[in-house]
Amino acid sequence: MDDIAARFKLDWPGFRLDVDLTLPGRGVTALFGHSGSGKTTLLRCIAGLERSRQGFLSFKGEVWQDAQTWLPTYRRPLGYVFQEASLFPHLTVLGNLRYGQKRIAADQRRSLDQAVELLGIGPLLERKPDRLSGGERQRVGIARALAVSPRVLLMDEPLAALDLKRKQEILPYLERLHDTLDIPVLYVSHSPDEVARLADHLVAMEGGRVLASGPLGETLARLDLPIRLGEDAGVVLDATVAERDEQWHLARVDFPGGSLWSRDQGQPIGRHVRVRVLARDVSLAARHQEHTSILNLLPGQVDAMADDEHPGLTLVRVRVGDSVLLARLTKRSAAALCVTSGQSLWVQIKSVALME
Ligand SMILES: Nc1ncnc2c1ncn2[C@@H]1O[C@H](COP(=O)(O)OP(=O)(O)OP(=O)(O)O)[C@@H](O)[C@H]1O
Repeated sequence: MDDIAARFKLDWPGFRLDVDLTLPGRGVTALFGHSGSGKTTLLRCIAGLERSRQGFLSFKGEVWQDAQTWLPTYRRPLGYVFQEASLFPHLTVLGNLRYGQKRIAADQRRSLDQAVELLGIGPLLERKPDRLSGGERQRVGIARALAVSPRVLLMDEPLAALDLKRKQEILPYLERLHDTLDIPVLYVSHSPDEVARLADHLVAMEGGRVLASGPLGETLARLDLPIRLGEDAGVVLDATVAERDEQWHLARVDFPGGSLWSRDQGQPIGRHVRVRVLARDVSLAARHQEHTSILNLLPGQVDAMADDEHPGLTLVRVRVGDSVLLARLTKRSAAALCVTSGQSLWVQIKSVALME
């Protein structure tokens, strides 16, 4: 009842959308896939900007579309963030934020203040859009979408138009949204890094169809997804900062399965973090290695294996306690180790990335 149920079919020359999805009514759901896979089209169907025949959409028990019902976009309580915020050039930031509000009711006033605070745009309110950087403009675009007290936030590649530096600037604000908002966010992206940082639930799309939909950790660890992430294949673990080694500038994080050392990035002890472990940074060994520069050695058990994209490579899924990791090995190394399902071995992790 708290979910979002969406069934859409569209037939366009050269493209067909055919999805049947149930999405969680909270947290961030990433709609992920290559260019042209249909992510934006799905988002537009949810927003009521495309109308699919025999479509069905219910939001937390309320029907927005079925055979009898069609709520036009303006009657759907949603905020929409586009790749580039198109702000009115003649209005100040505050004017732009207020423009979308039908009336400044008390709860909308509160939403506007909260959105300004969340996106850190207080100092920009009196500026005109031509005096904003691309990142600031996008933060205003997000605040504008939140200012109407939406019950769901739809974001279509909000970082796509920004360069790397601006992306890095804006990501902490998106992480804040993730931690603070109690409305669901549907977030279109083709960036594995953004997905790893922000998503709780992952929908992988290809050719207008859903290849997989599930909790982020589980879905990333699947070996059977035809859509492969190449160099970005890997998993995300939920962990807690447990110890700091001041001398060597390292931090220890604990996850369900063991501990990992990483470069200290200043997060306080006790802070909940995500840890991204890329398959290319994980290797396997039959015996415990004493003389190695690798800090992280954990006992694991092979769970499953699958061919990687390159014919010389294989992906191995390894259980480490209650967690799973992916390791990318050459087939030659896998053969030399006689890697088989159920085998116990040592997992060596060269580097991990801590994300808030
Ligand atoms: N109005 C339309 N009429 C016909 N075809 C369309 C229309 N809009 C989009 N398409 C086609 O539908 C397909 C899916 O487009 P969509 O924008 O949903 O993909 P996407 O996964 O969001 O891609 P990107 O990451 O590049 O934005 C593409 O082949 C596109 O050319």
